[in-house]
Amino acid sequence: MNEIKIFSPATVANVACGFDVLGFCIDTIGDEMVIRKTEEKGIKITKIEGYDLPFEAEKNVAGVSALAMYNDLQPNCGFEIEIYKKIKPGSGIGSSSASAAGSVYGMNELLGRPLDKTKLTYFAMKGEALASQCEHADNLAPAIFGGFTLVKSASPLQILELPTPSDLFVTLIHPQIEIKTSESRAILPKEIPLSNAIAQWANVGSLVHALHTSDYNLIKEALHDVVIEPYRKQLIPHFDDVKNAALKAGALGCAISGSGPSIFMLSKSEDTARNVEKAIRKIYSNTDIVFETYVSKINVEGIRAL
Ligand SMILES: Nc1ncnc2c1ncn2[C@@H]1O[C@H](COP(=O)(O)OP(=O)(O)O)[C@@H](O)[C@H]1O
Ligand SMILES: N[C@@H](CCOP(=O)(O)O)C(=O)O
Repeated sequence: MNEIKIFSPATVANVACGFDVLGFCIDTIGDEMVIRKTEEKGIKITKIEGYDLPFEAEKNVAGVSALAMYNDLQPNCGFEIEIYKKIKPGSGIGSSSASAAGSVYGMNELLGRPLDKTKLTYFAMKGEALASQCEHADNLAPAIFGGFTLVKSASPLQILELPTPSDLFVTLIHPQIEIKTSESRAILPKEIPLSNAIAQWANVGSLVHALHTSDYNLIKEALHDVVIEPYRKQLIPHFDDVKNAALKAGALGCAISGSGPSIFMLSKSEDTARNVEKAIRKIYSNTDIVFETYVSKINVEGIRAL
């Protein structure tokens, strides 16, 4: 095989309480990429459609992760990368992560899968670091493994795959403003009160347990973020109104997706997720903010060949 076309999905990082460790994979939104073997050695980005992003491999997250893997494996060929970008950069649904993960996934397939998913995540983190100034894997792990994941440790990298309760659906609203992950990390406090830390790690543990036991009531109780949300929500117009409307319409929980501006809600059943979508659309419809909404099941497969 000399060429592969892939779907590289959007992802929701943090999942309310799990800053930098929890994430899940979305089914209906994602980039497409084509990765091709070439006789000429090296990594080249030959096409980018959808958004204006750098073609130089060293300045594009897809190129940086590809180069990290390429320099390590030193294969007897080169690679061309085409990016058909559907996820707006700075959206909070893992735009940079989809590109960083997609290039290494495609190269690995073309080389006969020499690397496991954890090693792919490791190389993808080198690309993600270009966008966020930090090697976090909470978008990359769900993109590569699918479903819900927990980054137990970033160094050495250790990823835990968590179960996905079958009735869980996500609703997303994406106000079309750009929030750079690097900037929304810069506003966070360096220290947090012990009482907040206790509440947050109780919620992370509870959420993990709830996913294992398909306990939707416990999912609802655990989907709270007392550490990050108070700072970041100020960057997102009408965040509190959206959250109140979503909870009133039956969502189990509602929080900032990744570093924002997207906001996600989890619901038990697709019907509830669609009712939630209707309710939150009303909030932004009364403003001049351009926005998109999505309803999706959780993507348990992750990146896939098309
Ligand atoms: N292939 C790429 N896809 C998306 N963003 C990229 C890519 N290459 C470089 N970037 C840069 O990464 C930044 C977006 O990343 P980030 O702020 O993490 O957004 P997101 O939250 O959507 O992942 C932008 O500055 C963008 O120019
Ligand atoms: N844990 C990171 C996740 C950033 O996700 P993104 O989708 O906004 O890139 C953070 O919250 O900073």
